[in-house]
Amino acid sequence: MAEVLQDQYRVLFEHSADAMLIIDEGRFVDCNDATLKMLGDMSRSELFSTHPSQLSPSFQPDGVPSFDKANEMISMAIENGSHRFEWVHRKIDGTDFPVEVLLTAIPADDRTLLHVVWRDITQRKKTEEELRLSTYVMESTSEGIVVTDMDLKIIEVNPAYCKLLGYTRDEVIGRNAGFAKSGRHDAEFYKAIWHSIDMTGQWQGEIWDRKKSGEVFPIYLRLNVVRDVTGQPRFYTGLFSDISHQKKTEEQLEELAFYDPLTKLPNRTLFHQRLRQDLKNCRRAKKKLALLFIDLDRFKYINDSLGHSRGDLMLVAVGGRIQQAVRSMDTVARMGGDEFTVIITDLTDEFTAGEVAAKILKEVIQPVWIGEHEIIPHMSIGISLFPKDGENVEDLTRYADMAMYHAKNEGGDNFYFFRESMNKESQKRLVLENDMNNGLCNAQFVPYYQPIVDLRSGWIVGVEALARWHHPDRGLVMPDEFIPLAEESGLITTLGQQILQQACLQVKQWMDQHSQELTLAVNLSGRQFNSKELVQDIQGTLEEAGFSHGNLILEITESMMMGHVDRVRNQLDQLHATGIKLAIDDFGTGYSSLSYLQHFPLNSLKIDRSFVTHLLNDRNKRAIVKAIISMANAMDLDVVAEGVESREQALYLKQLDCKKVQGYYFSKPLPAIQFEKLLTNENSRFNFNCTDNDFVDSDQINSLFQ
Ligand SMILES: Nc1nc2c(ncn2[C@@H]2O[C@H](COP(=O)(O)O[C@H]3[C@@H](O)[C@H](n4cnc5c(=O)[nH]c(N)nc54)O[C@@H]3COP(=O)(O)O)[C@@H](O)[C@H]2O)c(=O)[nH]1
Repeated sequence: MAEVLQDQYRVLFEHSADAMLIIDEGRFVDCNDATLKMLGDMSRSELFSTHPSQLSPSFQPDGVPSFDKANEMISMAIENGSHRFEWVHRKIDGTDFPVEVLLTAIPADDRTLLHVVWRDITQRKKTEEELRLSTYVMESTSEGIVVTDMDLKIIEVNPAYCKLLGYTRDEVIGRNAGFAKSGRHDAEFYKAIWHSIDMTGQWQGEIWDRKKSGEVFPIYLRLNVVRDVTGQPRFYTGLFSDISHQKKTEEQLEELAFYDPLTKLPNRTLFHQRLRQDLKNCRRAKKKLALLFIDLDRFKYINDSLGHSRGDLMLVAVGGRIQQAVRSMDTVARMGGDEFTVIITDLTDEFTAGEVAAKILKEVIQPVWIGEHEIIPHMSIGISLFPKDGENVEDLTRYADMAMYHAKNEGGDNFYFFRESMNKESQKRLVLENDMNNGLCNAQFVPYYQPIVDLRSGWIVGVEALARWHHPDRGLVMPDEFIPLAEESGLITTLGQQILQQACLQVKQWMDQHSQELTLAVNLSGRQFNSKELVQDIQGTLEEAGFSHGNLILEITESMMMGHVDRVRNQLDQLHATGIKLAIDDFGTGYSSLSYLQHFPLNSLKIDRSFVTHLLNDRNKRAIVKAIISMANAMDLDVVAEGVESREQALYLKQLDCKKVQGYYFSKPLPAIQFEKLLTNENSRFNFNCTDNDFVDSDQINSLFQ
C-alpha cells in the first residue's frame, strides 16, 4: 500500500505543471521535468551539480544578494515548516524570470529535506504591471474617463472626470451616464451617436455637457464599446476632453477672420460670404434682395481734426445705429474705413429698401457725443437690387457703390437707387481719367493767370495760377471737372508739378521783362501736401526756373492743416525754411480758428469768396470778414479777399483795411498772352484812390438789405 502511494506521489511529482525539486543539505537531489523546462532545458546532472544560489542573478529585486537571501528563506522554511515568497531565477541562457516559491521542510532522519515548488509568475507579473500602469494612467490623465455597463450605468470614473464635472466619485457611480446632458442637443443628435456606436463600435465628436454647478461646457468625447474575449460587448468607455479653451480660441480666430475688431460687425470677408449665401437662398425661393452701400460724408475731416481715436468712436456709434435701424436677420458689415454695407433679405418690393435706407439716415444723422464734442454724422447711401440690377456679389456691390457716389455728389445725407445711367457715369470717369493721363503726357494742361491787386496802389502785385485743360475734342475744361478726379486717381501730383513748372517760368519771364515784382500763388492739393517728396520737388522746380523762393505762395486749405499736427507743422516748417510763403485758402469755410493757425508758419490768408459775395447784404458775413481782417492784421498776416466782383465790394474791403483783392471785377483767370497784355497795359492800374463819396457807409449797407 505504501509502495502504491509512493508511486502515485512520484507520478504527481513528475507531472506537476509547477517545477518541483528536493534540496538535501544545500544541493538539488531531485526535480521534475517542469523544473528543467523552466530553467531553459537544463539537464538533470547539470542542475544537481549547481548550488541553488547559482540559479539566480547575483541580487534579488530588493537589492539583497541572492545567496544571503536564499539562506534566509531556507532558515525561515525550516523554522516555520514552510515558507512562500517571490524569487527571481535565471535560466541557462541568462534570462531572468519571476517565480513564486513554496519551500516545505521535510524532516528526514538526522536532517531536513526541503521540498521546493516554483510557479512561473511571469504572466501574473505582467498583468499586475499592466494593471498598475492602467490604474496610473486612469488616475493621472487629465482626460476624464468613464466606464459604464451595457445599460449605461456608471461603474468607474477617474479623478479627472470628477474634476471636470464637479462631482465626487460616489455621486456618479451607479448613475446613468446621460445624467450630465446639457439639453443643447436634440434627440436626432443622440440617435446619430448610437447609430455610429452600433455600426462601428465607436463615436467621437464635440458635445456640450452640464457640470454640477449648472455650467454648460464643450467637450470632445470618444465613446468606445469594450468587448470580452468572446467578442461580446461588455462595457462602454467614454474619454472626455474639455475643449472650452480651444473653443474660445476658435471663436477668437473666427472673430478675427470674419469680424471687424473695432465695430464688431461682420467684415468684408463675411459680408461676401453672407451675400453669396443670401443670393443663393433668394434665387431658390424666388425672392428679392437689396444691398445698401453706405459711406460717411466728411469723415476724413473728423478723423483729421479730432484724431483717429475719436474717429473710431464715431464709426462704432454709426455701426451701432445702422444695426438698430434694421432687422436682426439683415447683415450689417463694415467694409473698411468709413464704408458700411447692409444686406436686406426677404424683400417684398423696392419701396421697402428705400424705407430702410430712410430709417438708417434718420437713426444715424443724430448728434453723437464723441468725447467732449457733439457731432452729427452724415452719410450717403446707394442701393442695388437683386435680381433687377445684378445677379452676383460683384455687380451688386459695384452698383450700390456707384449709387452711393451719386448720392454723395448730390450733397449727401440721402439715398439713391442704382440706375443704368450711373454705370455710364462711372465709365465716363474712367474715360476721363485715361484722357487726363494722355493730356498730362501731351502738355494739354496749362496755367491761367488771375491778378491779385493791391487796394492801396491799384497795381497788380501778384498772380494766381489756375489749371486749365485744353482738351483736343472738348475744348477748354475747367478745374472743377478734373481736379477731384485727379485727386482721387493720384494724377494731381504730376498735374500740380506741371502747372508749377510752367507758371514759374512764365512769371519769372514777366518779372524779368517788365522789371516788375510779382508773387505767384499756386494751389496745393491734399495729396501733394502729404507727399514726402513735396519740399524737394518744389525746390527742384524753383531752381530749374530760377524762380525766387520768396515770390512763391503755396495755397493750402484749412482741412489740410487738421489732423496730425506734428506732421503738418513739420511739412510747413520745411517749406517755410526754404523761404516759400504759405497761405490759407478759402479761409472761413473750415472749422479752424486763427488762434489755432497761429501755431503754424503762415504768411497770409485768403478770405473765401462766399463771404465777399455777400459782404454788402449779409450782416453776419460782414462781421466775420471784419473780424478776420482785423485779427489777421494784428497777427501780421497778409489778407487777400477773393471773389471780388464789384467796385463796391473792393471799396468796402479797402475801408476794412484789407490790403489785397482778387476777383472777376479785376479780371477772370486769363491765358498767359492775355494776362501779359493786362500786366503791361497802363490803363489796367485799378484806381482806388477813393473820394469820400466812394466810401460805403455802414448805414447805407444796412439799408441795402432792410
Ligand atoms: N490743386 C490744384 N487745384 C487747382 C488748380 N487749379 C485750380 N484748382 C482748384 O480748382 C478750383 C476752381 O478753380 P477755378 O475754376 O480756376 O476758380 C478759381 C477762380 O476762377 C475763381 N474766382 C476767382 N475770382 C472769382 C470771382 O470773382 N467770382 C467767381 N465766381 N469766381 C472767382 O475762384 C477760384 C480760385 O480759387 P482759389 O484757389 O480758392 O483762390 C480752385 O479753387 C482750386 O481749388 C491747380 O493747379 N492745382
